[in-house]
Amino acid sequence: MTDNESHADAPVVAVVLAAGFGTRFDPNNPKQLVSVGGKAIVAWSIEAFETDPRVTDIVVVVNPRVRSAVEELVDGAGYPKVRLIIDGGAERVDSTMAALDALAANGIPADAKVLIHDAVRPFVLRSSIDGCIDALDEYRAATVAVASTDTVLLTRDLGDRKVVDSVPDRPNTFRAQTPQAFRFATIRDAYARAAEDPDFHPTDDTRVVVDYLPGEPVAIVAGSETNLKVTTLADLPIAERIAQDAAKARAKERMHEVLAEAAGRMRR
Ligand SMILES: Nc1ccn([C@@H]2O[C@H](COP(=O)(O)OP(=O)(O)OP(=O)(O)O)[C@@H](O)[C@H]2O)c(=O)n1
Ligand SMILES: C[C@](O)(CO)[C@H](O)COP(=O)(O)O
Repeated sequence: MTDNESHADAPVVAVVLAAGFGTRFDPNNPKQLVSVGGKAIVAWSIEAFETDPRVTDIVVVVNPRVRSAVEELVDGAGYPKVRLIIDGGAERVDSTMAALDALAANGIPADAKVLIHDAVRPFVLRSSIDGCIDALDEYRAATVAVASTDTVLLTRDLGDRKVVDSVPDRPNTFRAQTPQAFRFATIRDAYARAAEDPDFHPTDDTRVVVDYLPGEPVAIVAGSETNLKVTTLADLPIAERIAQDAAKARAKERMHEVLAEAAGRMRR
């Protein structure tokens, strides 16, 4: 079977990374547990995958500070797709590697579709998740991203100052979001090669593929400005507004459904 042929029965595994320490937020108040729109941020992210019928399994990566709260949340809400809650590591890449090791130990097939998501991006769109799943039928790597509306400057150090090194063409500049999605064998291979470089500290998973599997295309999947990463306290009111707008949109959708049902009954 070629890589481009769809592996129709390949599992679709979401890895929800919730093992961070929120040093830019409030180290004494783990942001993945903070409530927005009446629900813990990590719960929004787990539910985004739990409610997508195309996702088959979920692994949640935690740190000791949030483990019991996350376990309680998962047990209370009953997320049947959550198969494992595992400990992460010091850096985001360590948490990804811990998840990949756990998936390998549980016999995940090489062609499984693995979607790695920041737990602190609570409002990921279904279209972005499904866009990643679809992209992996044609590519072995894909990442959600949004086109930059600002000109992007790539810099270098000159003494104690940053100076502009290059200015990429605007149409080719995007801001990475998550999920970042990979066939399991691909991301596993990239991380195995990266592990040989102790000075490699990427801030996402896509860079591991770009740097260590050069020539492996990473497809861009449409993200959204509402796919906010809650990073600092200043992000909270924005997240709250997004949650409220989402609730209004759901209420409006439900009203239209009720009206359509009523109209259908009247026609009978
Ligand atoms: N060792 C880590 C670091 C980060 N993350 C997760 O990766 C996502 C993005 O990371 P970030 O927003 O940077 O979270 P923190 O690392 O907690 O924030 P900070 O860098 O301010 O400490 C978050 O869902 C976070 O929980 C993780 O699972 N393991
Ligand atoms: C993965 C990511 O969300 C893509 O923009 C980002 O790199 C995470 O960065 P963080 O410093 O771990 O929040």
